[in-house]
Amino acid sequence: MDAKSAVELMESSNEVHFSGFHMDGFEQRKASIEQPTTSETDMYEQPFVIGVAGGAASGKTAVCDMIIQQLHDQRVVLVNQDSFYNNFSEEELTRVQDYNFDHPDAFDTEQLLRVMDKLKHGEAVDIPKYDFKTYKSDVLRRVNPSDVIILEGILVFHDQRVRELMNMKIFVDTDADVRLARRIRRDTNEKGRDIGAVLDQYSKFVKPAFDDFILPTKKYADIIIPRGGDNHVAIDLIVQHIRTKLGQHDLCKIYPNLYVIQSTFQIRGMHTLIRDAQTTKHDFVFYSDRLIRLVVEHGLGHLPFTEKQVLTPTGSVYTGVDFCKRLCGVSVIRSGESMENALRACCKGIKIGKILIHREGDNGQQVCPSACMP
Ligand SMILES: Nc1ncnc2c1ncn2[C@@H]1O[C@H](COP(=O)(O)OP(=O)(O)O)[C@@H](O)[C@H]1O
Ligand SMILES: O=c1ccn([C@@H]2O[C@H](COP(=O)(O)O)[C@@H](O)[C@H]2O)c(=O)[nH]1
Repeated sequence: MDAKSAVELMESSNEVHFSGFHMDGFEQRKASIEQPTTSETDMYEQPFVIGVAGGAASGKTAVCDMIIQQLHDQRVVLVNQDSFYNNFSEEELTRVQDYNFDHPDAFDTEQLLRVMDKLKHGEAVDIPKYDFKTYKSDVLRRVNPSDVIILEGILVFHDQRVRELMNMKIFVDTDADVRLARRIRRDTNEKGRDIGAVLDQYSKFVKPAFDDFILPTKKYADIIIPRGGDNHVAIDLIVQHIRTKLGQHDLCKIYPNLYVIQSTFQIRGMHTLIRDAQTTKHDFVFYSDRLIRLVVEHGLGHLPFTEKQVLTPTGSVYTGVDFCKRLCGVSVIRSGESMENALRACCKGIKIGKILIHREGDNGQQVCPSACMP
């Protein structure tokens, strides 16, 4: 890959990025780097899709909430399988107590697939909100495309096509007695059900469906979380893994000494401003300088250092590090000169050399006709 295609790839990819490398057992994804000829309309960022399955009241929602809380600086959206319960006719509603809500056929999986497909392709979508009291999904909520999509529900691993959408599959594994106790409390307090009906439904439908349909999908999980939301260690590890996946840039796979700065909404906001045709020259320079300063500071962070101890004004010893000495910057003429000021501002007294690189001939060979080093 030559410098031009590397730059084009950088340009076409956004700050938050998804890698084709996955932990064992994760779905392999085709990284955009394998498709350099893809047209601009096809070049969308693929969101990272996490499936969270497990028995009813196992703590799936609690686990999702904790993941979302920890990923507060990313765009994350939660899609519940409940939203895709089949609709009832008025006649069917009169016999709702005989309905098996825990059977795979209770869900409109085709609609779920359509919704997920839209979100994966960067389209906003209206998703029904299921009401456990009326058994209806009349209200819609607008869900915008996001960097991370969490699909949660008792049977989200049941259909192979749904499983194949997922980059990470989590099964929340909580003891049956704990699930039943939580279900009784939740369904009587929040869903307005009476305890007799909850127990009848449990023995007639919920337990058999767990054994027949939900438990067998545990084998598809990449990660099994015992004790649900109480398992902070598992949730921290999951969030760490998601962050690594989101931050990994395709170019890092080709250039092992390339570091890509983890994106934040601040960085994204600045990238948005400098790309906006309406942005004034003054603002463009201001935000470019801020971004350049970040790049320079991060770059300096990768230089070698030596350990150093200093005495603080209160007389205690502080063990820190000493900056690398005798630094020299090299500015590529017509390319890196805009970064010189930031480098001077960060490295007191740094000497900066100049180099001119240009491409010669049809094979794109790069030559260096002029260099002036300090
Ligand atoms: N770790 C926990 N300790 C105590 N109660 C919990 C815990 N996790 C969830 N719950 C409660 O159990 C019920 C079911 O939890 P929820 O996360 O909604 O499970 P699910 O989404 O799997 O049905 C809720 O009322 C919730 O408040
Ligand atoms: O109208 C309904 C719809 C579903 N249920 C029960 O809900 C759980 C699944 O929801 P979780 O949030 O995963 O617990 C399932 O066991 C259904 O039986 C219901 O009771 N009424």
